[in-house]
Amino acid sequence: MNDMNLTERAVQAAEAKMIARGVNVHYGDTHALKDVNVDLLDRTVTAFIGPSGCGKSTFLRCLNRMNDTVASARVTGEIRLDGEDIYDRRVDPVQLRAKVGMVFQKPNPFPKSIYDNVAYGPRIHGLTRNKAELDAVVESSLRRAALWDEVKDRLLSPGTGLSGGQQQRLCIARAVATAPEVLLMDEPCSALDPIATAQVEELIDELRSQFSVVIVTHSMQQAARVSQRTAFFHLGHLVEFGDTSQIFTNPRDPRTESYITGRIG
Ligand SMILES: Nc1ncnc2c1ncn2[C@@H]1O[C@H](COP(=O)(O)OP(=O)(O)OP(=O)(O)O)[C@@H](O)[C@H]1O
Repeated sequence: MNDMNLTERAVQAAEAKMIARGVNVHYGDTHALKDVNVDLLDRTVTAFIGPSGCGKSTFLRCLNRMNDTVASARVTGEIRLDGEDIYDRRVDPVQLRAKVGMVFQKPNPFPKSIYDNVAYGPRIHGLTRNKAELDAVVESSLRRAALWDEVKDRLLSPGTGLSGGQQQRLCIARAVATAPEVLLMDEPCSALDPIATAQVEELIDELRSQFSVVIVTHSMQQAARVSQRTAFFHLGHLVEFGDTSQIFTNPRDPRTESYITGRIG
């Protein structure tokens, strides 16, 4: 029996890109996240859902140490990327964020050209050796973000001059340009219209072939459309985590059921 458990655990560990164990977050006296355990699988979209203030963004920010920048935040527990403890003192958070990229709620292109927005990460991380290589990374990143055809003739125009949906795809191109392994998205469509939302959702589905993607969303329809795994948070607890179809059709916890049927929110 023990042997079987070990085997099961080994299989799960082999598939998991990131593993969180016993993660707690305090902001001063506020205990925002309580003993969270999660395996994030490779080449899978995982959605974090739950009512406002339940800790979704807090947990997302633990995954690339963005909480390091919040003075009052204290993170305990263990988070591993491919087995490596990302909170180990030897890990450089800037290097980590190249591997675990992030796209924010509001498109936030730098006040630079479209080209320079995408080239920024490869330049600071020294990922390319010459202009031709950098050009190639910029083009392939814009193609992966389904933006190339719309901007290829105006690469030197400001990124801030694009539409909201284009800006968000530019931010996705910027994130994928450093060849991340995990892409974190914090409500990436909340500032977008339905057409731009559909484009970004389609893109998320494509990105899944290369990355592990985690998306925080308030839209259960969006979670159901784009994700294969869903985690439901409530009052700082990870209440339920499983296949998206199971969470939405056959939730095991009454709190999950109340949320997805609109009784709490
Ligand atoms: N920088 C901060 N300083 C202090 N408290 C914070 C900070 N960020 C979040 N919190 C608190 O931590 C808890 C979880 O917040 P978090 O933003 O993670 O929730 P959320 O589920 O992402 O909410 P929303 O859906 O509204 O974005 C809340 O009680 C919030 O007030």
